[in-house]
Amino acid sequence: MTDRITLSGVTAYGYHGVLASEKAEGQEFSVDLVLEVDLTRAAATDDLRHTVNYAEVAADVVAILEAPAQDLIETVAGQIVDSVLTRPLVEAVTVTLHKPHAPVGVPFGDVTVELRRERDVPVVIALGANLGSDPADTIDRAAVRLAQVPGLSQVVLSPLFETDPVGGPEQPTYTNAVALARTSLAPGRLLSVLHEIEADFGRTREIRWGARSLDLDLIQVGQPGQPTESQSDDPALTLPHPRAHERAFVLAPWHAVDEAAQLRVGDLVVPVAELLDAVADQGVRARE
Ligand SMILES: Nc1ncnc2c1ncn2[C@@H]1O[C@H](COP(=O)(O)OP(=O)(O)OP(=O)(O)O)[C@@H](O)[C@H]1O
Ligand SMILES: Nc1nc2c(c(=O)[nH]1)N=C(CO)CN2
Repeated sequence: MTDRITLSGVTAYGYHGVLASEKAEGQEFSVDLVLEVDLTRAAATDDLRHTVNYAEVAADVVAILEAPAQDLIETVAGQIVDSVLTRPLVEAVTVTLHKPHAPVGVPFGDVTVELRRERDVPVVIALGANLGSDPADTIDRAAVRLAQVPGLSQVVLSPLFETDPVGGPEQPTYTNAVALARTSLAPGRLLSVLHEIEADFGRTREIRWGARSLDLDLIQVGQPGQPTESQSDDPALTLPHPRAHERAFVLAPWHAVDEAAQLRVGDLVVPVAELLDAVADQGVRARE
């Protein structure tokens, strides 16, 4: 990602250091941050919700600098990295932590540590197809495409299921699957990539819930209930997917590839196994 937000010289008084005198007396620390964020939508909409609020980031940094003492500035820089990467729009961050008054014992200008880390969160993608000569082959090829996307790694495809159509007009049986992966991409950028792959497989959007050559939905980003979790009520990208919890065609393949999977439903984090029991009447069959 080439777009960046740079925030320099965020300063606070802290007590980090190996020496007892540092922990007793404290000293000044300062932090420079480079956030790698896609700024396209914010620049087009002038809407703060589509970017990262640098004032909030600065406040988080000061809270970490002022928190109980650590021995190493590496540890403190790592805490800042982890805090910044909980923001779903941040795809990577570079943190430089300065300790200009460190007890070095000789004249010196500054001592810094610099850490760069990419976002790395689990993601669940649902695949569906019910048009074309071989929907199962479409799903397999789409999974291969997913594995080639820069910023998506460790792609694992579930077993394939044949499923009765849910909603929409009369239409052929679907083939459905779920892909598990890890990603450094912000959720909006990942959805754009999914739309590009759908288009490459001949997908057009005409009838809601109508037949399609390939459908790729983003079901969940991050681990529900953990700091990595992304939640959004934006109609352009709602997370977790607002209908996943009631769809056997998503839950059955997901459970088949990850028996311990969990999904947020409102305020609760629920085992997918439990949600699947509740939709046992929907027609889903594992393919031979
Ligand atoms: N989590 C999400 N995953 C995929 N699309 C989403 C999500 N949240 C919102 N959307 C939006 O929904 C719109 C319609 O998507 P799509 O055509 O895949 O819907 P559908 O498959 O017909 O129905 P459904 O959304 O019920 O699966 C997209 O333009 C997309 O911006
Ligand atoms: N069985 C099945 N039914 C559906 C599916 C699907 O993938 N499988 N997708 C829909 C809209 O995304 C609507 N209905």
